[in-house]
Amino acid sequence: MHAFNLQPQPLSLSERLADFAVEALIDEADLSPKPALVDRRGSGAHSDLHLGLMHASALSLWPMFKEMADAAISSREQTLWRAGLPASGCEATLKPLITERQVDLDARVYDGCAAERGQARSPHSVTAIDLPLREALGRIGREGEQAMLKTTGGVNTHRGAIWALGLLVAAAALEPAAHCAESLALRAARLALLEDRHAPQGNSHGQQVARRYGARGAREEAQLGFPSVTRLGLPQLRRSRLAGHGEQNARLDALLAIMTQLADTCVLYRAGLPGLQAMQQGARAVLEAGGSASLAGRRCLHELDQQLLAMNASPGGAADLLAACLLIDRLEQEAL
Ligand SMILES: CC(C)(COP(=O)(O)OP(=O)(O)OC[C@H]1O[C@@H](n2cnc3c(N)ncnc32)[C@H](O)[C@@H]1O)[C@@H](O)C(=O)NCCC(=O)NCCS
Ligand SMILES: Nc1ncnc2c1ncn2[C@@H]1O[C@H](COP(=O)(O)OP(=O)(O)OP(=O)(O)O)[C@@H](O)[C@H]1O
Repeated sequence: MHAFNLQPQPLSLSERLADFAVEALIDEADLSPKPALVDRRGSGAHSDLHLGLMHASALSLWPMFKEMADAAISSREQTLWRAGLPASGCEATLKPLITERQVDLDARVYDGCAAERGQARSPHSVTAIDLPLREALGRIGREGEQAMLKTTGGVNTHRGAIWALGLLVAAAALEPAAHCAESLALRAARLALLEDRHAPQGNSHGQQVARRYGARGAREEAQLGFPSVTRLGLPQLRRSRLAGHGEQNARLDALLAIMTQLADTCVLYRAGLPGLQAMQQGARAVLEAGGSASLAGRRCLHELDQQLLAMNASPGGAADLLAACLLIDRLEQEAL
């Protein structure tokens, strides 16, 4: 026996999920040129952010993502144990879920992903999505926010991303074999639909925007199963890849596709409805001109960048959802 074991230890599921989440955040930050966002060129519309800070913040969140995945894994194991099932199986039948909205989400999961399993599934399978898990994720997310703020000296670099990617990491850990985009996003939605009783009642920018414009932002996007990602970002990412546009252009196109329809509360808070309209119309113009890979599309992208900078309208919510898109894309490709 040697004193040192030089064999690399295989990473656990939760470690791999934390790696994927941090990589998605770093890839999003590095992607350039993004309109009015922090990227390799500079700080966009943000006076208090820069690329190094985004990287440091992303890395500081690794333990948080791992802890969220661990919480989901142990919730699943406990549920299986209570149901008298071996931890390797997840096809057992449990009680129906609580709300009609959740049952509706369930139906969409099983319609969308039946092919993934090659067999029909009971709509009430074990997924261990319950209030204790939701509240554990809320606590871990709030602690992660504190770690982020400590790293950045109090600047909000990744608040929205903690929420979106945290839910997705937990959703992936709950059923590692079911990693098609729809099923992942809808498991995350079921978590987001549960009300965390310990969430502090704040007066965030998102809440102010909700009162003023009725846009429910990050919370609603998650509760609906990340439609901006599954219906806009991911399909565009695939279309642009298939068209041979190159990976960076495909990612920019995915961001733009998300921007065409998102009610981004960062933009609404900073630049109101004119800012949101400029973001959505400008993003549409780039895609209609041929996307980021074309010369005409690049010109429109430059115009959009200038216009959003002039309005101080940074699409931070769309950036978070691009990171979510990259994470889901990665999870779909990996055997967990
Ligand atoms: C739900 C969250 C995002 C708070 O949302 P709220 O709109 O009140 O806050 P705030 O304006 O500070 O931040 C929202 C962030 O979401 C992003 N965002 C903005 N618009 C959108 C949108 N339409 N869709 C998705 N994300 C968006 C932006 O990055 C923005 O900065 C979240 O921070 C939260 O509640 N955290 C509590 C801890 C918790 O439960 N964590 C669970 C971890 S899984
Ligand atoms: N590349 C990026 N550049 C800028 N913001 C990003 C980027 N990627 C993600 N974001 C998201 O944007 C949000 C930061 O946006 P913003 O600074 O407008 O939020 P805020 O703290 O609510 O507002 P303000 O800075 O106006 O006080 C973060 O929650 C973060 O998740």
